[in-house]
Amino acid sequence: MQTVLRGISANLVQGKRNMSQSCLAGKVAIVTASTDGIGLAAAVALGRRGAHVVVSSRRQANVDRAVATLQGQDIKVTGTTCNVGKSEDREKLVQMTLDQCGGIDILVSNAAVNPFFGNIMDSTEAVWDKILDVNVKSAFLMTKLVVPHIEKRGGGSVVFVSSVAGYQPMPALGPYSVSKTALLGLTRALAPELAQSNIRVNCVAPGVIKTQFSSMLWKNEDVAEEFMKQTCIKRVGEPEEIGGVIAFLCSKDASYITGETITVTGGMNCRL
Ligand SMILES: NC(=O)c1ccc[n+]([C@@H]2O[C@H](COP(=O)([O-])OP(=O)(O)OC[C@H]3O[C@@H](n4cnc5c(N)ncnc54)[C@H](O)[C@@H]3O)[C@@H](O)[C@H]2O)c1
Repeated sequence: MQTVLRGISANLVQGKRNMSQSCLAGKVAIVTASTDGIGLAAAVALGRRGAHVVVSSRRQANVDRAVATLQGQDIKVTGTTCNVGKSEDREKLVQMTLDQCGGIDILVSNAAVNPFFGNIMDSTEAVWDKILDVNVKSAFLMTKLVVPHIEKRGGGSVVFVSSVAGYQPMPALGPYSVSKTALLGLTRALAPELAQSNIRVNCVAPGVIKTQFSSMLWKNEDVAEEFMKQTCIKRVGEPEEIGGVIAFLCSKDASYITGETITVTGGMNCRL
């Protein structure tokens, strides 16, 4: 009797596992800047849950490497180059996704730049143009491009990648921090309008995560120690710890969540 019960419970656990693994089966997800770091981790997390992921970044060699990595994990993947700051590249990415995958259900807008470190009063118009173009405007313009196609599928999900710096500007990262605050606002501005089309709009705000982008924050021991003082969990985060949250926000488990930003910071104090 005990063996039978153990068998039934094992089947239930396995069934549940299969269900959660394939909760995005049949969905198509575009993730921008997804050949490294958090974007790649999000692509893996979405792909492992069954989505066909479309990866992109500015360099073909990086796209090829990411496609091979995902294929090696049995994830359905298509790749192309895309500089999100260029309208022709954004359009090419969307058209290629439609041609090769037949539709779009999910957009993860992850691309960002930070060309400036220093006192905010020393930042130039060119710095602001670049940061706002890539980090904010392109996030909105990608959303605007994909929404009609997500609507055709009956609804879906958009996730922006902001930052803890969007809550509390980081020293020497003024313009970048302001761009990340703008994404918190963009999330809230879009959510009510797109809810009518059954599209949920959410955001994640990572703390310090071990990627190339943030290497100056965690490679220098003194700087890293300073950050660790602000976290409950005394370590730097891993890209996978953001990828999983993004996949959750795109899944049915988050079907009643929209207009929200989830902070994933190891317990930093995030208040606006
Ligand atoms: N790593 C962290 O600690 C951290 C913390 C908070 C927020 N973030 C955010 O996470 C996101 C991903 O960063 P990451 O840490 O994984 O670093 P990353 O360097 O791996 O990712 C940033 C990517 O954006 C790409 N990119 C820049 N400009 C682009 C453009 N015009 N078009 C297309 N791609 C472009 C870069 O090539 C790079 O691949 C960014 O939005 C970043 O602001 C990161």
